Amino acid sequence: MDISEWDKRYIEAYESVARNISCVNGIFVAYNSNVDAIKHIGPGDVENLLRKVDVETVQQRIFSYPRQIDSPVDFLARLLIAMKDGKAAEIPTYSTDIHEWLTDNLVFDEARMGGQAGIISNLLANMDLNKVIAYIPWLSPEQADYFVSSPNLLHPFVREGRMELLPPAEASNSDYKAKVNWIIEFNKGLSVKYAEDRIIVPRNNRLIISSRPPWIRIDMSDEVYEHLPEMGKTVDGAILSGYQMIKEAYEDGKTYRDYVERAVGAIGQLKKANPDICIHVEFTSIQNKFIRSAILNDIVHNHVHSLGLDTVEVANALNVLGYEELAYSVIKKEEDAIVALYEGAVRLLHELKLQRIHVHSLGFYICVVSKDCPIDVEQHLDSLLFASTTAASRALQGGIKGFEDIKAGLDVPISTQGMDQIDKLGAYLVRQGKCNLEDFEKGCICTRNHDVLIIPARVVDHPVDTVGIGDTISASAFAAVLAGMCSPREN
Ligand SMILES: Nc1ncnc2c1ncn2[C@@H]1O[C@H](COP(=O)(O)OP(=O)(O)O)[C@@H](O)[C@H]1O
Ligand SMILES: O=P(O)(O)OC[C@H]1O[C@](O)(CO)[C@@H](O)[C@@H]1O
Ligand SMILES: [Mg+2]
Repeated sequence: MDISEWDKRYIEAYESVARNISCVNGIFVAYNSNVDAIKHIGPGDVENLLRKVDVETVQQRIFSYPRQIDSPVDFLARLLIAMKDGKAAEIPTYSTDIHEWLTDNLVFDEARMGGQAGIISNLLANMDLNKVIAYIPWLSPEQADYFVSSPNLLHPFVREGRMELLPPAEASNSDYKAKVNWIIEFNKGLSVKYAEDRIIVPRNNRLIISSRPPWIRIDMSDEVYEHLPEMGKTVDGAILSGYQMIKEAYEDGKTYRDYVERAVGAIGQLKKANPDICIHVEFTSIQNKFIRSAILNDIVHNHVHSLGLDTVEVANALNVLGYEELAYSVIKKEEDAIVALYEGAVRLLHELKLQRIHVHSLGFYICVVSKDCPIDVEQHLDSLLFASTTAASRALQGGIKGFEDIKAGLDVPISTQGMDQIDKLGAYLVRQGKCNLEDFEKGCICTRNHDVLIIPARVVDHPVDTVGIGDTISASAFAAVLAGMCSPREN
């Protein structure tokens, strides 16, 4: 299809999902939410920060590639790496030092809801979903303020052994403090001079400094855990995220195993009274390869139906699953990168026994689907098109306040670079005899072992910011898939 045909198909998809979304009973969302302190880096900002440290040391630190932020030098090294490649990354910090240094030296522009579970809960509530049950283990009063106040957004609250679902503001616990992450947004074209080098940022993206205070646990209170079957019965799906914060070892002698087992147990609890519940995990950039591997092999594998992630995260997942060569081909900026991305997604689908793996990339989405996924490919394509419209609207306006806001995304141009990338994959699939060109051009390819949905995405030239767009893509697609499952396509 050419761009005008895709435009028509986008409008059909939006209208179909708008008709069906009300049949979704509800979605359970857990674990991570935080406050995002967002700073849009401008000309001279990085140079000013570099003047406060020894640039030589930053240069050395770039080569050692710090996987956590312990000092301003670590921060500047990873910021320069991210800006040079225009790549998204999330780096943990275990002390408040960098937060204080950034507060003194950078000052943020805006504080907003952050964390996959936080962003996704607000998005789904604003999409007028019948019910969103959000569970944040560390819900402080300050954090609760960042949730939309809407009758369809509720949070479990246990009082004298009985569980109630209350607005987040009434379910918060004043013993908890807010967890604040720094989001450094940088725009395409920004130039940064350091030492003898000069960086020109190749695309809009962001670096996340994820604060990991010692009290963080990806876990549930026993009472909420006991009531999961009851909550699972009232929803069609669950979106889980935040596992990246699981540590290998804890001061009290517990290890990652305890929290992985608890995470798997929680999924089992959700399925107990609702075996048909659909479980989605939103992935993210995970610096600790051991934890990344444990999440994929021990939580996602065999327990989860749906996985959402971006291109770099596909490469990172392949890397720890033993596909180093393929991982490298995914991220090197070469002609066949999209082919490697497709082949990598296929391996992840089969290796992790998923029903669907939805990869979002700038300009296109690829969703590899197992043959037993209970939604037809046309409706699945609708969900991806709807997700791109929703993401475009968020990138354009900075957020989605109501379902009608999503429609603005239909006016955002479809990426021509995305179309060009997709054509390369099409040529490969036809050469491999996986499909004919006609099927490929419609975006739905049915092969013997799996189906593939590929769409060109709408891309906003100057997005308000980029943090959370991936969460928006995955969650709106997943909600639309659930809508498709409960309202079979009219022929
Ligand atoms: N300007 C833009 N317009 C539309 N979509 C965008 C734009 N910038 C990024 N995106 C989409 O958002 C995705 C970002 O995903 P990800 O890195 O997972 O973000 P996050 O985890 O912060 O939500 C990209 O892969 C791309 O599909
Ligand atoms: O790993 P953490 O600290 O929960 O942070 C998740 C980060 O990812 C995002 O949810 C974007 O996906 C940010 O809003 C947030 O800062
Ligand atoms: Mg993401």
